[in-house]
Amino acid sequence: MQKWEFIELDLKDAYLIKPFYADDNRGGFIKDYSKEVFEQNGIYHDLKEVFYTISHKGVIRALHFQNIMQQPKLVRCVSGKVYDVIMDLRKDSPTFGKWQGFYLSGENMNELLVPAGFGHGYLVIEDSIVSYKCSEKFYGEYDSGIRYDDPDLGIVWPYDEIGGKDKVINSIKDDNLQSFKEFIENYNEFLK
Ligand SMILES: Cc1cn([C@H]2C[C@H](O)[C@@H](COP(=O)(O)OP(=O)(O)O[C@H]3O[C@@H](C)C(=O)[C@@H](O)[C@H]3O)O2)c(=O)[nH]c1=O
Repeated sequence: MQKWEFIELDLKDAYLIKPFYADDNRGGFIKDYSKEVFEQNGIYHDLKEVFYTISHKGVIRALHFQNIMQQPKLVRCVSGKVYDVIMDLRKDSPTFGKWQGFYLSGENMNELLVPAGFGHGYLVIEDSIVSYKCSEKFYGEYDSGIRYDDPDLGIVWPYDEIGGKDKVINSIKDDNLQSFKEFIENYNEFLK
């Protein structure tokens, strides 16, 4: 059995959460969200939307956020394995511009609480299903991001685990995302 565990991360307001897990002769039981347990641990995360993404090995979905009405999200890899990156993009935060990466997998069951104002994305190491439990809804018109491989972000993606950077599978939308420099220049439009 695994009990709930809430680990505060170096990036302010972000958490790595180990969900409740029990197994028996039939298999396993995972509870990865409980309003009550979260609140007992000082996390207020009401749900507005839950969605899932299904990805092949090598897919990268990054680095995403909403310009306004940002979505706090609880992210878990339900099956497979991803390398998940969060970056604090809140100008007034002591950890602004810093990133952290975590392996999330069906096996380790870890989930990340990604606060509002963070960029989020992941590289798929094994064919994966990732779940999102969001406390704000998706607004397509505010959908935005920064190019995952912008050297100014300094994110070290484990390309070797997918056979090299040339194996990355990316969307056209993500190919055309702004740079970190452009994001900073447009900062006044962000975090309204
Ligand atoms: C994210 C999202 C997408 N969509 C639509 C838009 C589009 O037609 C289709 C696929 O959307 P995208 O290409 O934006 O999906 P994707 O690139 O997987 O976007 C996601 O990436 C990760 C890293 C996140 O953190 C998420 O918040 C979200 O930004 O689904 C919704 O209807 N609701 C949603 O909540």
